[in-house]
Amino acid sequence: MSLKTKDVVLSEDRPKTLLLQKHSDYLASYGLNKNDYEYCMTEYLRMSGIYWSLTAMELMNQSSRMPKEEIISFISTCQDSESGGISACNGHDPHMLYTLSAVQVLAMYDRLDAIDVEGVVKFVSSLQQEDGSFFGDKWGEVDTRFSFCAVMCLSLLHRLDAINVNKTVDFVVSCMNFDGGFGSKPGSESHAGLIYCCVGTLSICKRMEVLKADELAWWLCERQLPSGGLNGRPEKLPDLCYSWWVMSSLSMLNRIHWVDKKNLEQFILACQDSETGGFSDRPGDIPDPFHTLFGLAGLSLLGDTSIKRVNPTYCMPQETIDSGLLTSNLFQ
Ligand SMILES: CN(C(=O)[C@H](Cc1cnc[nH]1)NC(=O)OCc1ccccc1)[C@@H](Cc1ccccc1)C(=O)N[C@@H](Cc1c[nH]c2ccccc12)C(=O)NO
Ligand SMILES: [Zn+2]
Repeated sequence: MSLKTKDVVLSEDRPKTLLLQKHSDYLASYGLNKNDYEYCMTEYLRMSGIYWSLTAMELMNQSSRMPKEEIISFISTCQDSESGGISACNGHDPHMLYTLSAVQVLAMYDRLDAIDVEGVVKFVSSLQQEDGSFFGDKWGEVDTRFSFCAVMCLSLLHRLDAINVNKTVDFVVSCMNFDGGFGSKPGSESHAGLIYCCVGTLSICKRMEVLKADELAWWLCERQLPSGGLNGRPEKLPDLCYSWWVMSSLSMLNRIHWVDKKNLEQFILACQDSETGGFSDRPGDIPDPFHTLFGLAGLSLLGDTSIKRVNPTYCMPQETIDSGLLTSNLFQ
């Protein structure tokens, strides 16, 4: 039994205010040097990297600094004409994760015309299995992350009719644990990131009633440590991105007030890099676009009005979701 809770200590000279201009500059210059080591090593998730940077810039109302036309043409070159799926980068296999990131980016730009939408619908629905689960790609890995990719992607395209929603929900329910949480497959241990995916899937499928809401919300708010930060599982160190996975889940459960907001805000602000801009996973570490998005999105959920409102389910600007719904109503 661990008597000493693993946690971080926030130093007195930590950043205590939101350095918006610095984060905008950090993301605007990220990836300009195509030979940068980190940039090359993250080619395998390039499409997600574009989603993280654009969404963060949108939340700061700075997306005009992103190379819009370059991004849109990059995405159209990543769609596989045969399967309809979209890959992380040219030459890589199409995959659910990057098909979702691409659809999220094009939805924010209102440029879904840049891809073959029917092809995407065909790719996503072709990956659903008899038990309602989804493969990530043709190699057959099952994970509740891919269920979330499928329903979020099809929901943004107003095409949830293309899959068996009831069986999708049945598989997610089969992954529910005694603590009310979820893992990647039936029997896998509860993990905050997968809980976000499963609660998000149930939210989009309008089946939140299947959740053990109080047990789950209790497990989620138990993630908060004395430093104010949140971890992803018991006994783990706090990590900025878990602020998002835990808080977005609590927000969907209408129990966001169960965490200590002041303390959490302190932790998030402490994860900023006051020299380079950007947010890192913990105070003092190297920032990256992934943690920068989830730091800003977390502050938005906590009510920081200097950041645009974020939708807790889609992790996209609320205004994008509202305009998408308007479009769907127009055509129904
Ligand atoms: C593949 N990823 C991860 O495994 C990160 C790694 C990490 C970051 N900090 C601690 N570990 N972990 C992570 O995303 O865990 C949360 C999680 C896990 C499973 C499902 C959803 C969320 C990260 C990338 C990464 C790798 C290495 C270091 C930093 C970021 C990642 O891509 N996460 C995904 C998680 C995710 C968000 N929305 C989703 C929708 C469907 C499926 C997955 C996601 C993402 O943000 N996609 O846009
Ligand atoms: Zn993290």
